Order: sequence, then C-alpha cells, then structure tokens
Amino acid sequence: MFSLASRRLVNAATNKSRFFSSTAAMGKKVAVLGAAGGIGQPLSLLLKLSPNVSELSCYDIVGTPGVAADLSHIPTASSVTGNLPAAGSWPPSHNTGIEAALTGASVVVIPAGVPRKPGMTRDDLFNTNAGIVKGLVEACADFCPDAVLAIISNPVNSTVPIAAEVLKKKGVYSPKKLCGVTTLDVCRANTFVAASMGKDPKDVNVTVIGGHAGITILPLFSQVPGFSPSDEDREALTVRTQFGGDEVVKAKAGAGSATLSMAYAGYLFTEEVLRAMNGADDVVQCAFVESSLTDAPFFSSPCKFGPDGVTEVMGFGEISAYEQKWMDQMLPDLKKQIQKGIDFANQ
Ligand SMILES: NC(=O)C1=CN([C@@H]2O[C@H](COP(=O)(O)OP(=O)(O)OC[C@H]3O[C@@H](n4cnc5c(N)ncnc54)[C@H](O)[C@@H]3O)[C@@H](O)[C@H]2O)C=CC1
Ligand SMILES: O=C([O-])CC(=O)C(=O)O
Repeated sequence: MFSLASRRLVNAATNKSRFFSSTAAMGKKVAVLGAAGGIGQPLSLLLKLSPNVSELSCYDIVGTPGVAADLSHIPTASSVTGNLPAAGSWPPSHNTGIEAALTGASVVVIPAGVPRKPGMTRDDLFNTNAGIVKGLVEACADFCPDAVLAIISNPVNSTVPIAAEVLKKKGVYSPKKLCGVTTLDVCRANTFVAASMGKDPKDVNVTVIGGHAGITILPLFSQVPGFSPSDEDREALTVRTQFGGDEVVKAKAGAGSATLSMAYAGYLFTEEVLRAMNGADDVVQCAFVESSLTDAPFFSSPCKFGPDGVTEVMGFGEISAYEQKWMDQMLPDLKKQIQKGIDFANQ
C-alpha cells in the first residue's frame, strides 16, 4: 500500500524523481495545523519533499515563521508559508492568520494539541484537545470547506466526531472528506509482523480496524498471507499493536508521545490522499471515517480514495474468532468515546 509513496519520498529527497516536473503541475496546497510541534515539524519536512505539494502552509500558535523560513531553503518546487494567529507571518509579505493559512487548501492535516505523558490515556487529553480541534475545524469550514481533513490530534475516537458535528453545524459536512489518521497503527502492525515473519516490512500490509486507542485498535493478523503465529505470539503482537503508543510514551518518559513515526505515518496518509486527488485509481488505505460497517458511527477500515476524498468505505472481510472477541470488547468503548465527542460539540 505504501511502497510507492515511500519510493517517491526517497526520490524527492535525492532530487532524482522522474515524476518531479510533471507532477509538480498537479501539486496542491496542503496546510498543517500544529506545524511547530513534535509531529508538525517533521511532517512539514516530509511534505516539503513531496512532488504532490505545490504550497505548504504551516500554521501554529507559535514558531511557524521559523519553521517555514527553515523549510524554504530546501530546494524542492513547493512554496512554504509560516502562519500565526496574529502578526508575524513568514515571509513578511504574506498575510498572516488562519484565513491565509487555509484558503485554497486541498488537504488540511491537524496534529495540533497536547500529547500524553506516562500514566495518561488518550482520553485524558480530551479536555484540552477537544476545544482546539473544534476551533480549528470551524476555521476549516469557513475558509476551505472543500478540503479533505486529516485529524491526528488525540483522542481521535472523539476528535473526529467533534469535527463532523462542527462541519454539520456549518452546513459543509461531507463524510468523504473527514478522516481520522490511523496509519500509525498500520505502520506498527506491519513492522511487528514483518519482524516476526523475517520479512521486509514493505512486503507486509496489515489491515487495522476499529479506532485509535488501546483495545479499540484491532489488527487483522488472520488476513496476513502466510502468517500463522502461535496463540501466544498472536496475543503478544495484537496487544503490542494496540498499545504501541504507550510503548513510546513510556520510553520518552514525560517528553511526549510518538512524533517521528507519526510524522512518517501522516505523510504516507497525505501522500495517498493527494495521489488519489491527482487521478490515481488504486488508492486504498485504512482511515477512521463515518461508517455503517458496525453499530459504531465512526470506524476505521480500508477505504478507497478518489479525487474528492473517500469514494468507498470498504468492508474488512472475514475475521477470526479471536479477532471477533476483541471486536465485541471494543465496540462499547469506541461508541462511548464517539458519543463523548458528539456531546461536546453539541453542548
Ligand atoms: N493519530 C495518531 O496516531 C497520533 C496522534 N498524536 C497526537 O497528536 C497531537 C500532537 O502531538 P505532538 O506533535 O507530539 O504535540 P506537541 O505539543 O509537540 O505539538 C502540538 C502543537 O500544536 C500546537 N497547537 C496547540 N494549540 C493550537 C491551536 N489552537 N492552533 C494551532 N496549533 C496549536 C502547539 O503550539 C504545538 O506546536 C497530540 O494530541 C497527540 O496525542 C500523536 C501520535 C500519534
Ligand atoms: O500514544 C499516544 O498518545 C500517541 C498516539 O496516538 C500513538 O502513538 O499512537
């Protein structure tokens, strides 16, 4: 699923892409909200290397003039701007503010908000991040209502429903254009299974369904061709994928959560959205979207992408009895977290 995007990144970075000049003409404006943060900076770097991006708009409440000035020295075809809520944009001639940051954007990636510290759940971030996401999505509704929104800010299981409610109130909601980014769960599952099978991770593509928090994350290892782990290994790999975020939070010991792997995952997700916008008809990736596959109103599953975002929420095929057990356990939690977001947006 990701091998093409990954190859393009290497090509762009080494400036040898034979696609470079031809695809630059199809480049889109991409805005990163939270661009000065732990995820935002490396994500912006990767997007600056993308031949599918013609304009990179970095927005944050602090630091974006520096991030943009720094990125602007990288010799790729895209322009870059650093936007702040008030005065002090970069370049100085550029209008500052969220309106300038968002106007004309085709894709908006949102990693704005606080990360976890050890001992916290993603839901513990709700009180701070719910309001941040609500405010930013209101601005998206006002200034780029047709953009695809890719929500990274946690808790994704609640922030995506918040975004949906905000967009509905503004009269611009399209389920095709609102995605929670669960790509990091796929990256982790691929990495862990490839190591267990002695394979190159690029040859593994695990479907991960559900949500993006603990047991709501469900990797479908039964669908990986040639993979038949012992019960014990399957349990260990499933739990490690579900709690991969905690592994990083613990190792960072108070300095935050996954940033570099998330920047990579956010880049892969965005590249695939852009590739579909540019006409590719083979783009399928997991995303947390409005869904009728289960009785949870939002659910992550493989989705087909086209020029306007998600064109089909695909099913997830047959799952094993082991996976069904996790699914039964997950759904009440997931539905509760979704409802919490909906209630917040409507209070
Ligand atoms: N979906 C996923 O798989 C993952 C999600 N995350 C989540 O991503 C979020 C960001 O994580 P980090 O980058 O590590 O945090 P960070 O604290 O390093 O960066 C967040 C950035 O958001 C900015 N920000 C805060 N309020 C803002 C606003 N109203 N408008 C614009 N920018 C604003 C901050 O100034 C900061 O630069 C967290 O909520 C974290 O839990 C992290 C890893 C994986
Ligand atoms: O664990 C966290 O808080 C950050 C995150 O969502 C992840 O790494 O999957």
